[in-house]
Amino acid sequence: MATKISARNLSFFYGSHQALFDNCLDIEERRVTAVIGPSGCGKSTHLRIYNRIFELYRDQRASGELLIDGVNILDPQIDVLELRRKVGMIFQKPTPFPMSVFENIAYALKLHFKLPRKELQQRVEQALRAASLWDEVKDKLKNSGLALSGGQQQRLCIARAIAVEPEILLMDEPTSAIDPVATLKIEELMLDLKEKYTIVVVTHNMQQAARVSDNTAFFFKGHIIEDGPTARIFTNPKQKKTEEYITGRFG
Ligand SMILES: Nc1ncnc2c1ncn2[C@@H]1O[C@H](COP(=O)(O)OP(=O)(O)OP(=O)(O)O)[C@@H](O)[C@H]1O
Repeated sequence: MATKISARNLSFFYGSHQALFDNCLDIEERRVTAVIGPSGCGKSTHLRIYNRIFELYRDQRASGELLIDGVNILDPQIDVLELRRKVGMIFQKPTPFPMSVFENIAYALKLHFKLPRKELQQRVEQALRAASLWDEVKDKLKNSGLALSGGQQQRLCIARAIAVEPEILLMDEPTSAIDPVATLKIEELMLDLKEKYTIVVVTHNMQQAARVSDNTAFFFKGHIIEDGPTARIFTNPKQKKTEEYITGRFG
């Protein structure tokens, strides 16, 4: 399986506070990789480097390399708008824009492409279908995205991310704010989406990591302690710390 993303000696600083230390990690293409570890160990920080979203904040800085398809995206020459099209992100709390269901997706499309109206409509429908949301919203396209249920809002955000044809989807605890039934729908969706996209998901939920991911990386205090196939990490971890975490002895 091809490597899509490679972190090479990746470190991260909030001002003078170092949150990540020389992370090295290879992420396989069209697979789901789970990022696990106790609170504050740097999971979200790690993910936020992949689309350079951290640059929106002063005093935050990454060093080392983050290769996507072999290109270091931390290079200042990189087109950040194009990077963020290629690397979509879904957050813990659903973040629909305060506009209609249709416009939530059309807005993202218009940001990146100039499309005739008819094609815009087709692409909105395609994205909603791919996010398993079309049947639930096809009669409410003009209603506010904020009027949907939490799980539907999260799928709307997934539809918005995939509408612009990304290659990578980052999901930072995407189901922690929604109920178990909606969570299952998103997990099923992730298994569908990995046919086309490379998915990296931060989760606190060990069952979820076991259900949806092919590979797992275990973070602890800003270091990657261990990574590899999820089945092995969960049944036969090499590091004592990993075993202690997945068996619930801390975290
Ligand atoms: N904006 C910030 N300013 C300063 N320090 C921060 C900031 N955000 C995070 N940190 C620190 O960086 C470290 C890693 O935080 P991060 O949010 O990446 O951890 P996490 O593993 O995702 O945690 P959680 O599971 O609780 O979401 C922590 O020590 C945290 O306090």
